[in-house]
Order: sequence, then structure tokens, then C-alpha cells
Amino acid sequence: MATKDKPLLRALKGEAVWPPPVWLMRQAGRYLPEFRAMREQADFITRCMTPDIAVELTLQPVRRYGMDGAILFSDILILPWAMGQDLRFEEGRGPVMTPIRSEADLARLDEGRMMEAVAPVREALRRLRVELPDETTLLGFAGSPFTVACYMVEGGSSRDFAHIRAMMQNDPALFDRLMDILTRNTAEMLCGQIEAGAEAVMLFDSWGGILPPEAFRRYVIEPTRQIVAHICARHPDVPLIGFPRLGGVMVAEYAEKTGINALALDTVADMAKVAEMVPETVTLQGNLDPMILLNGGEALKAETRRIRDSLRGRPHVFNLGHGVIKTTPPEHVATLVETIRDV
Ligand SMILES: Cc1c2[nH]c(c1CCC(=O)O)Cc1[nH]c(c(CCC(=O)O)c1C)Cc1[nH]c(c(CCC(=O)O)c1C)Cc1[nH]c(c(C)c1CCC(=O)O)C2
Repeated sequence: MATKDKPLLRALKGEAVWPPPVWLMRQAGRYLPEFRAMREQADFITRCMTPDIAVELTLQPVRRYGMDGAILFSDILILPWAMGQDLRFEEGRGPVMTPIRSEADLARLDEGRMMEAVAPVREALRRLRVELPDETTLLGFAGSPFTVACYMVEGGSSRDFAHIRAMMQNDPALFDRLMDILTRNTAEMLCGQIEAGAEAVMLFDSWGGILPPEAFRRYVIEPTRQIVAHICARHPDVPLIGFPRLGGVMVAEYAEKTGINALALDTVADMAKVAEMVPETVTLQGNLDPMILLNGGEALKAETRRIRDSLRGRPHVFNLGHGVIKTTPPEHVATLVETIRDV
């Protein structure tokens, strides 16, 4: 299938496609009744690791809305799970893991089993390439090493990131070893996703924005640059999307130094201003406020048109600034997609 039939892939490769292609972070999720119906059947990790279920959940929003992109149903915490860290999701609490805070904890990670443990993810991608419409682009993804390290060290979600901050300050050598393990395995896992059929991949950096500039360079920009270089050496034609959430003004340096093809922007970013700060060859992705999608109405239509039109003439992929909120009425997502395409 030629790229010309896939608007999202064209936009990610630097073409100003009009109207812009669209997909949404967390487009497969609890806001969809068909998702909630499947949710009863198995726990979250089982759903991610059973190709039949992961394929079905990935396809649901594509069927319903004709999204230009299908993001694999999985999670950024599947990587530490695949290296042997325990993981479960608790209602109301999110992910819960036994934290990694010492040399001995780190020694328990088993990198050797990672690729085998994520074999079902590659199987789901292979099936998706067969089942998806020809014009839909299949996206793989991973968390960035820093963001995944946050969950691994904190043992789940955190308000203050106290343990990871302590490790960075008190035992930088240990923290560097964890980052090194994550950087290598993230690159390896993403190459595996590409070889199984992912046509572009995205790196979610949800928490890099907590770091001051020097630490951001060291723990966000540099590992991302290494991952991009590793993937690029093996798959030079596959675009990479980076999402340095809450990165503020550092996002321009991130786009310049990491070598990513597309820069995903969070809700607070002023797209038009960021567009002036990054080269025209970098595709911008984003950045409608998920709250505006939740509320719907005329404000949704007006803000959608404003964002779409503000980037006309530049390579742009329409998306949210963060994931779909679970109470979002499904009709609002239909309105969003129709509004983008009504030109
Ligand atoms: C930080 C992070 C995680 N996971 C992810 C991030 C980065 C993006 C962001 O900042 O939100 C990324 C992610 N998580 C999920 C996807 C799948 C693809 C998609 O539809 O976007 C993707 C790309 C599914 C998921 N990941 C999770 C669910 C909910 C599980 C369920 O209730 O069935 C889904 C559909 C669970 C999850 N996973 C994670 C948390 C904190 C939680 C619990 C909170 C929550 O439920 O939103 C870690």
C-alpha cells in the first residue's frame, strides 16, 4: 500500500495534508460502550496480551469514527512488566507495581525475557495490518524512559515524584543504569513493533515536564535522541512522534535535538507559537483540550476549526492535548471528526 493512500502517514512524513488527518490519544477507552462491554471479559493486562481482544479494542474507534490512525491497544507499563516487574491496575488508583529503588531491585529485572514476553503485542500488530482499512495508519508506541522510570521507582502514579527525585540526587549511578536499561529496551521493543507492522511509533513522555532544564536535557532529550537514532538506523522511513508533555519552551530544543519527525503538543501549548520555534519539516500534532471535547457544543466546533486553520499550510495531525476523558459522550467525538473534515 502506497503512502499516498494514507493521509496520516503522509502528514507524519512532513506533508501539509488538508484537511489534517485525525486520531486521538486514548481513542479506545471507557467512553465507548463497546469498550466497556469487552472490559468485563478480562483484566487490563490480559486484554493487552490477548491478540484477539487487543485487535478488537484497537479497531473499535476506527470503525465508529473512521479515524486516520489506529493506536495499538496496550500500555506504556507493559515494558517493565515484560522485564518481570509486577503490575496490576486498581480501580481508582491506577497502576500498582513493587517499586524499584535499590541495586538489588534493579538486579531482579530480566531484560532477556522482554522480547518474548511482548510477542503477543507483535501478533496483534500483524493482525491489525491485515484487518485495518488500507487508508488507516497503524501506530505503535512506548513510554519514554524517564516517564516509565517514574512509575517503576514510585511504584505507580505519584503526586510529588519524591522517590525518583531522591534517586536522581542520591544515587545518580543507579538511576543512570535504570535509564540505560529502559533506553535500550524501548528502542528494541519499538523496532519489534515496526517489524510486526507498525507504520509509525510514538514516545509518550508524560512526566519529563517535572524536570529543570539540565535534567530535561539529560533524562528526556538525550535518551530520546538515542532511541530515535537506533530506530532510524534500522527503519529510516518510519516516522517517530515525540510527546514531551508539559515540556513548555523546552519542546523546541526537544524537536531540534532528538530528531523526531513529529512533535505532539499538550493542551497548554500555543500551536502557532510553537510552529514559529520549530522547523517546518517537523509535523505538529495536537492539541485540543480534552475538556472542550467533553463539553461539546458550539465551543467544540469553534475551537476545532481554530486549531485546524491555525496550522493550514504546515504538516499537522489533529489530536487532543491529552487522552480522551472517560465521561466524554461518544457523539462529541463524531462531531469533532466531522468538523475537522468539513472544509
Ligand atoms: C502515563 C501513561 C500510562 N499509559 C499511557 C500513558 C501515557 C499517556 C498519558 O499521559 O496518559 C499510554 C496509554 N495507555 C493506553 C494506551 C492505548 C492506546 C490509546 O487508546 O491511546 C496508551 C497509548 C491504554 C490504557 N491504559 C490504562 C487504561 C485504563 C484501563 C481500564 O480501566 O480498562 C487504558 C485503556 C490504564 C493506565 N495506564 C497508565 C495509567 C496511569 C493508567 C490508569 C489511569 C487510567 O485509567 O487512565 C500509564
